[in-house]
Amino acid sequence: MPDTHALKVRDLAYHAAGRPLLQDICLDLPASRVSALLGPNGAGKTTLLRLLAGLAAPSRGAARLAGQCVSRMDARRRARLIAWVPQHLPADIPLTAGEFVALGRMPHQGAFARPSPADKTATQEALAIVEMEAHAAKRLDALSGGERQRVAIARALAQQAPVILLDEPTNHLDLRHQHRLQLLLRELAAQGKTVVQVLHDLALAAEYADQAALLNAGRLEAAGNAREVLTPERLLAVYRWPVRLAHPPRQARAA
Ligand SMILES: Nc1ncnc2c1ncn2[C@@H]1O[C@H](COP(=O)(O)OP(=O)(O)OP(=O)(O)O)[C@@H](O)[C@H]1O
Repeated sequence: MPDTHALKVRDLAYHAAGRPLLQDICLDLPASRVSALLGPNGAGKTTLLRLLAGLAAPSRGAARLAGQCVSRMDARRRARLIAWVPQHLPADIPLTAGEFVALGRMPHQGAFARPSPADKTATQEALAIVEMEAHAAKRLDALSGGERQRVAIARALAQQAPVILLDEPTNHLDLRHQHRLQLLLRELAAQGKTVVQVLHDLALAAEYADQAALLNAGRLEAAGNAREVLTPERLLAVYRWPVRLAHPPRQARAA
């Protein structure tokens, strides 16, 4: 399968407030795969995801999509290519869930155009996928944390971008919605999308991710096939806590 929507990170470094937050990152995040960015608090996962989304520019090196630096892409082109699900969706955005999800269609619309039937269908379908269609008329501040999280995911789905980046998307979700989301992400990858998520739940990563990248103190400790990356020895060294994953990584189960 052609890998035109793979993200390629080369020799990337990022500094803020006079200190390096990321150094020497080289990483391939292929299309048609679910990749998990893992590591302890403060390792640099969100910072790396923001650089992949083009929300910040690297101090050195580059994150490229289809050969182009994401930080230098025109914002509209970037929004057509990359959908972003933040860690927390603020409750004080004065929109209903339906209006917020419809924002995902903006990169596909003309400046003053009204939403097309295709835009409306994409919005409805995205709400239905996350089981939020019954809440479409509710304001965001009238939703629970998990419901708001599902609305943020729906906006990214409505965007229909080939790359989807998610920062701890299972954070506020109950068990069923965590697993439903992971199955959805696998389905999106099977359709050819590049799916990259920051996760703290190593069992979920082992169960659903194809690829894993393990960050520690701003450096990439290991990356590649999830089964090979998530070894007890490496996890003990990075998390400084013994971890033995109950679920074998999916490549092991598939074998
Ligand atoms: N704008 C900033 N200025 C200075 N330091 C920052 C900035 N943003 C993040 N940091 C620091 O960079 C480090 C990495 O932060 P980041 O949010 O990427 O970590 P993370 O791996 O996502 O952590 P967590 O699991 O706790 O969410 C942290 O030590 C954080 O305090």
